[in-house]
Amino acid sequence: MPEQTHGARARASGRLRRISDRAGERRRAARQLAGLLSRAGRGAVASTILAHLVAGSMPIVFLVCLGRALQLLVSESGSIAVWWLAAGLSAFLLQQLLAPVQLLLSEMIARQVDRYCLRRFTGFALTRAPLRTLERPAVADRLSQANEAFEQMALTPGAAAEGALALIARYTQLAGAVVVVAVTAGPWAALGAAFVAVVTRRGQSAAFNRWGKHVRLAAPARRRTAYVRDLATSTRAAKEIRTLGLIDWIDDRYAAESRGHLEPLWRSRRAVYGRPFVVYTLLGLAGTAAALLAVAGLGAGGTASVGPLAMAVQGVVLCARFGVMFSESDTKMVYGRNAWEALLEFERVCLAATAGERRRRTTAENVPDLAALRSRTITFDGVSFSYDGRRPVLRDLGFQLSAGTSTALVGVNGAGKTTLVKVLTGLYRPDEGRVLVGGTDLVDLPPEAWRRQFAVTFQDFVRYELTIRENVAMSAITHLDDDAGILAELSRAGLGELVASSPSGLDTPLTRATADGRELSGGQWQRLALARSLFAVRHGASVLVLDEPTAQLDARGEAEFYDMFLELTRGVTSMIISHRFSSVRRADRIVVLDGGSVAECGGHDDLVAAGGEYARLFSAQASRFARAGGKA
Ligand SMILES: Nc1ncnc2c1ncn2[C@@H]1O[C@H](COP(=O)(O)OP(=O)(O)OP(=O)(O)O)[C@@H](O)[C@H]1O
Repeated sequence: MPEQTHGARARASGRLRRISDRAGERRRAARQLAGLLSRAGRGAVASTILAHLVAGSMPIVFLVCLGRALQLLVSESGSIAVWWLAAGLSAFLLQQLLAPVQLLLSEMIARQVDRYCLRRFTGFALTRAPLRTLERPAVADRLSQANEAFEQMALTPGAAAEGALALIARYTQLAGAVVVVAVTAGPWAALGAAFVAVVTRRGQSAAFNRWGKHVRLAAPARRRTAYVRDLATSTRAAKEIRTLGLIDWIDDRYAAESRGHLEPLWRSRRAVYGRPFVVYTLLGLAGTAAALLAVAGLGAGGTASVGPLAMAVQGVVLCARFGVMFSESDTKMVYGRNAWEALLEFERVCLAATAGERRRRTTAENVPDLAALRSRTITFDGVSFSYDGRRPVLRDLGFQLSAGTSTALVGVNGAGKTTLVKVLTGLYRPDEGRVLVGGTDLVDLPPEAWRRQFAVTFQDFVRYELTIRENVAMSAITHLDDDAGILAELSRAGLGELVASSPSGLDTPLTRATADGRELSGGQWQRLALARSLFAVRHGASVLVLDEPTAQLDARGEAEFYDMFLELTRGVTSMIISHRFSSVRRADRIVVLDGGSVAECGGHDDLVAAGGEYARLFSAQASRFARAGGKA
């Protein structure tokens, strides 16, 4: 017996906790929506509230006027009844006329709120979220979910905010209907009608809110499904998928991924909607029946005449119809808030990930003179780094990049060359050790200003579907109109003919998606990326980094590039990464990276004479080329 009492108490306290959690959740949602609405401007919000209030009252005015007209018709005052009818119809007309105004105002609210959210989102992703954080699966999910919302521009936080305001029209209508029932059929009937409306409405919206949470939790599975769908439908992978004979495999994979994503959702939908739907429908039916019976009782008792009775019945029906989904609010509020939550969660995870990092100590007064740093040596001082906190990619790395000299970085696949560049450019911070510029730790330099010192072409450079002009000048975007500079660097990179042969010259978009666009070959894209880096140097970058700059060039292109190497790197600190040993020999210094550490370092002749790893790899590659040349 005491055990049973204990069990009942535990169940009751569990239920209370759930109720209080839900109440807390509702308060949080209301605060969030109010916060979002504050971004839309007072004028816009006030006009929208007014429009919804008026639109929400019109069905009640219509109902009252019609009831009065009916009453007057029965009592044979036909001429006055016509005026009431006309007033009712005017209310109906006004409601219709207000609909586009409500839509327009709502759209304006959504646009203002979304503009704020989008700016906050992109601003955060671009400037506050370190690359390392962006690559974490948990962050990537939040990022993709927030991205998803802004991509469709449909169920965004802005839509949630305007959807919340649209509820005003519904609640105005409900309040009016309850008053009408109270006046015409008495307080008990009104109470019954209000009970029906509130209970069924709560049932609907609570179930839908819970459903929204399930949708949010399914984000990782949705991301995987979207990725496979993108592979199957975009032109990006079309070539490979067809040549690899992967059509059936991708098809099956997509089916499996979407099943894995949708089936749990379907199950949760049954759980979320099943029982509540039955319970609330029964409650609604019972309440409506009781209210209608009360009204019918008045009619039968002869205490009410036709007009008020008609109004009472319509009032009760209006209340009963409150238990449906509000298309103008519910979906927008639930999914739009999901997008807002994803954005907030994304910011939270990013901030948590960077919380422990050493903060830059620079203040407005002690910002170092970056122009002076151009002539300083860059030193890697015992730098270690790992992506996952377990497997080090760079280990106790120590070497120097002397100002104005060229350094070649060589090493086998996965030795850590690209990672080193990311650490050098400040995209990642070392776990241990320091990168010093002159005597200043990179951590103490303003990251944006430091990055502006760099002209980097990554191995996996991006092919921007923008104009030729933008593709080149984006490395020094304030010089977008420097046509002479763009043309000069295109020519140095071996693309002298490109502009003349393009339909809109420098303004030709590099995409097949537009009529005046054109596509480039792999080698031409690589030359374009090189031109971009050279343009940055032209406009002040002092460190040139080229990661496998000739990987996609033909033999002549590669030879031309290395003939130009000395000229390209003159006056700047440069670092070139390449697997082609014959080419890197022109660099002032060669650093051989092995397992994330410096294995050897020196000039080509010294390293060959030393007979170490470099000499072995160089002679292996040289003899292979010699054999190939002999055969030819
Ligand atoms: N973003 C990343 N997240 C996790 N691990 C990574 C990431 N990028 C690289 N790695 C890992 O770090 C190691 C070094 O990669 P890195 O790209 O620096 O090598 P690399 O010397 O440039 O190789 P390659 O010659 O093939 O370009 C590899 O084992 C790779 O798997």
